[in-house]
Amino acid sequence: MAIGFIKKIFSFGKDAVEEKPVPQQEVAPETTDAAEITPFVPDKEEEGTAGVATEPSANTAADASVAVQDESVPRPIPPLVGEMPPYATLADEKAEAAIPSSVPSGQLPHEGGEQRETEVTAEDVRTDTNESKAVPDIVAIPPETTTEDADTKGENAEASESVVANETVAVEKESASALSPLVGEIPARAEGVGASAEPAPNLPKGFAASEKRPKEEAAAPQPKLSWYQRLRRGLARTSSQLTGQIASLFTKRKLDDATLQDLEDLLIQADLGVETAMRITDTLASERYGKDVTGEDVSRIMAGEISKVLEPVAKPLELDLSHKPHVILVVGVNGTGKTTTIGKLAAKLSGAGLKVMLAAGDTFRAAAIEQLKIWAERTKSDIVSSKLGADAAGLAYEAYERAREKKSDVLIIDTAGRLQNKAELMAELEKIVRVLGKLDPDAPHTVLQTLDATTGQNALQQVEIFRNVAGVSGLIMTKLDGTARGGILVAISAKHKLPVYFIGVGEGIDDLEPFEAKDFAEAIAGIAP
Ligand SMILES: Nc1nc2c(ncn2[C@@H]2O[C@H](COP(=O)(O)OP(=O)(O)OP(=O)(O)O)[C@@H](O)[C@H]2O)c(=O)[nH]1
Repeated sequence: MAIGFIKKIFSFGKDAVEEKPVPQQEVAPETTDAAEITPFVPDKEEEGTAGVATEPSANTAADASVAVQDESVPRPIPPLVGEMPPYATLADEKAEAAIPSSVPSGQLPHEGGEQRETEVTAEDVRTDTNESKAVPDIVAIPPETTTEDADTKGENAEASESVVANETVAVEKESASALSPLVGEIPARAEGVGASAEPAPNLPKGFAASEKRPKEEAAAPQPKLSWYQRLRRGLARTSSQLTGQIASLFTKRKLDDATLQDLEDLLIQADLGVETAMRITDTLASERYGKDVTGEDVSRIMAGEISKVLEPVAKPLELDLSHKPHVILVVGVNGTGKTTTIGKLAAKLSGAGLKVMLAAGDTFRAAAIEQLKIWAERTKSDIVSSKLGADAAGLAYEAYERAREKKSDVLIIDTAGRLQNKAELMAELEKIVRVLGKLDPDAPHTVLQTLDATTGQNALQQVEIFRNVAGVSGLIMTKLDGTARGGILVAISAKHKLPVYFIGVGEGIDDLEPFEAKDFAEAIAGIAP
């Protein structure tokens, strides 16, 4: 099933996939002085690891502590990526799964009374939920909260970590039940913790179970939108602005030269580009000149013409897995969504069973390195990172070597954001590409440029320059949600004709989907599904 899924989102390389001989390293670039590899460590909880920080020092991958991926053991294939919940939910589920099914109520900190050494449990810190279950005589709360949980819990992080550091806690039944202040209403456990479906416990004399068990309310899940629905919602601003203007243009008017000119102007203002605007007006004129025209007529023709422009560029991202690793370099202007997109891609690949390594090549920003480490943790990917300010080309080189040693399927290299007109920074990007080519003349095998849809026309120039400097081979457009400028993707496709692999319509882990020309064209044109 996993292979079928991968084939759906990625095309596995060219027809004849040959193992290329790896050229000997001729010139080693300046290496980063402290590159470190952080392998994904499965089942960390079982090993008693207290968090993400499996950060072996700058050892080589040959180091036993680093070589955590036993090649002889096939990686488990997780569920289909398309069904993955947003990462916040993933983390929540993990945290919940780590909570033993019978946690004593104990005395909560806000309940008043004397503070006891063992009172604050992970459950207390996270959910502040009172428990009303029958309390076993002695309950051990293993320190299973990880720092990943802490990371995703924001402000609760410190408190959670302090719980992790605690010794196993024992709570005596008498103290716990005697201190419980619950009167009248016995709340069910939070959904997902596992006890809400259980019958009400036998309550001591003087207590009554409330009829108002909030289970139903908590259990009512938000309906999950399909990708198509999310695409439409994301492009709603682009399409409603465009179709609204078109509808008012064609109210009770026959199609003449003046309306055609107005329509052309309107389409150009909507960032679709002159070429596509003219294609649309030409087709409309040939069909309806001198006749009544409705907004629906224009939308239908617009969707058809946009589709024709986009179809040739809507291509899957080809991975040649014979490379081991297939190297993907991700480039783009600051804040266009490189790191986030890398996380989303890693989730898809790793979710489909591929072994992924990330390289934190944005050595300018400490936050970018940390951000990528979090994504690596969430997506069960290995990561190679270095000190702030380290040479990015050196890091890329080293990451490539590590990925080879570890037999990673895919290496995704993040880079610092840079404006296309900063010559010095663009030269650094050129150097990264050159250095990777020393290990394999074909590397990087894919150069992905992320484009922020909200930047409009400037994206055209960004592609032009990054393409010349870094050899961009394909695009991902991000932030199509909430912008009225989604039309720019059409202009870019018409001009540059570069493959568009995916589009991003949100910050969540599953807000990235393969680019489908017809769906996109219809969503922009406001055609009802
Ligand atoms: N709404 C929305 N936000 C996105 C999308 N993709 C990324 N973002 C957000 O855009 C912001 C910048 O994303 P990053 O991934 O840090 O961008 P970057 O290109 O790595 O940034 P630099 O390292 O500064 O160059 C973050 O807040 C992301 O959550 C998207 O598809 N939709």
